Formats: sequence, structure tokens, C-alpha cells
Amino acid sequence: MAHQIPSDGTLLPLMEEFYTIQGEGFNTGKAAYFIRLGGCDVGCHWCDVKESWDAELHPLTSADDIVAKAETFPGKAVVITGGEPLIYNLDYLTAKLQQKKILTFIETSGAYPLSGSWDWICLSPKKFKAPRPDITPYANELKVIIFNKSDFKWAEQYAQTVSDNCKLYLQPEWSKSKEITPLIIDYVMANPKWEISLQTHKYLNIP
Ligand SMILES: C[S@@+](CC[C@H](N)C(=O)[O-])C[C@H]1O[C@@H](n2cnc3c(N)ncnc32)[C@H](O)[C@@H]1O
Ligand SMILES: Nc1nc2[nH]cc(C(=O)O)c2c(=O)[nH]1
Ligand code: SF4
Ligand SMILES: [Mg+2]
Repeated sequence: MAHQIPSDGTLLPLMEEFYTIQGEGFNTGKAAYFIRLGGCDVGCHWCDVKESWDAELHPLTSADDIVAKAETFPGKAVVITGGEPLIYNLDYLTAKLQQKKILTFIETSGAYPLSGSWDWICLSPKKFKAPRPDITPYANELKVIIFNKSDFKWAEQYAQTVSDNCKLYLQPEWSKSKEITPLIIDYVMANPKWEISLQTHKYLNIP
């Protein structure tokens, strides 16, 4: 039986939730509660959470229960990720979190309409299913995954579409990081509007 997911955002397919350190991008190093929603059809061949793709495998969970758990941790920021979290209406979940004075951060490919109220939007665009053009101006951070040399040019094209104060990051695709990280280092030194982002949680062996 397919999930009947209510459009009001009160029930969401929850894959996992965990308290850790944000490992990537602008908020690297900050304690945060991660909420990973199931479901994604973007199809990145190098995706590091393919188990998230099938929403049916992840139980529909009450947003109120998610918020109640998030509240019990000392870190007052949540990262909503997936899967692709913007498949779902996130207005209800983010409003409840912000009512509890918890900061709301999202990790998104931007391939679905923007919902929710956000303290920080990390947009990580994908070649496999482009972000909606109406989302790019709202990104606080553009984090482009570099898998091969041609991705630098592609990253520059996206940098044109974000706001002037959007932070720009290049992050090596994990399986290619040995070859790609030195290229990113050279690129950032030559083009310092960009910064390097590493998946520090993988080096630290934490979730
Ligand atoms: C798993 S995705 C989930 C959120 C959303 N679907 C997205 O892609 O932004 C979380 C972050 O991990 C990045 N990511 C996924 N697989 C990766 C890999 N193999 N190497 C480096 N970054 C990766 C994504 O680009 C995204 O910034
Ligand atoms: N520590 C940690 N930081 C992260 N930043 C983005 C992640 C994600 O999978 O969305 C992630 C993750 O899975 N773990
Ligand atoms: S958009 Fe995100 S979750 Fe979906 S396949 Fe790509 S990296 Fe994985
Ligand atoms: Mg991850």
C-alpha cells in the first residue's frame, strides 16, 4: 500500500533522526538535530544515502512527535534533510520548531517547490534534476558537489542565479575526494569567492 501522505505536513516519512555535528557547509561544527525524510527521485548516481530514496520504506511519523524529540537536545538547531525534503510540505514542521526557538536549516537539491520557514537554506543543485529557478534566490548557501573537472564550469553557472550574499561552496564527491580535493584547493585559491566544504563527519566517524 502506498503511503497516503497528508498535504498539511502533519505526517512525514521519517527515515532517521540523530543528534550530531553539522559536518558540511556554512554551519560546519555546530551541534544540530538531523531529521532525515525518506523519498527522492533526483537520482544522483553517487548519492551517499540511497536507502532514503523509497519513501514507502520509511514510516509516516507525526511532525509533533519529531518536534517533541528535537526539543530534548541541548543544540537549538535542526537540519532537515533526506532524501529530498522539499517533496513534502514543511510549513507545519518548521513553524512548530521555530515556535520552540529551534533554528531551522534545510539541505535541498531545490528540485521541488519551496515550503517551510527557514533560518538557513543550503541549496545543492544537481545535473540529474535541476533546481526550480524560483528557489535559487532564497539560498543562503550554494554547495556544489564536484565529481569531475567539468563540474567547476557548471558550478559557476549556478553561482550566477543566487543572491549576492549567498555563500559559495565546492564539496568533493566522497568516492572521488582523493583526486578531486586537490583540484578544489587550486580552484578556490584562484577563485576566492568560493570556499571548500568537506564532509567532516566522515573524517570524524560520527553520523
Ligand atoms: C544526501 S543529500 C540530502 C538532501 C538533498 N537531497 C540534497 O541533495 O541536497 C545531503 C547533502 O549531501 C550531499 N551529498 C550526497 N552524496 C554525496 C557524496 N557522495 N559526496 C559528497 N556530497 C554528497 C548532497 O549534495 C547534499 O548537499
Ligand atoms: N554530520 C552530518 N552532517 C551532515 N550535513 C548534511 C548531511 C546530510 O546527509 O544531509 C549530514 C549528515 O548526514 N551528517
Ligand atoms: S538529491 Fe540528494 S538525496 Fe536525492 S539522490 Fe541526490 S544527493 Fe541523494
Ligand atoms: Mg549525509
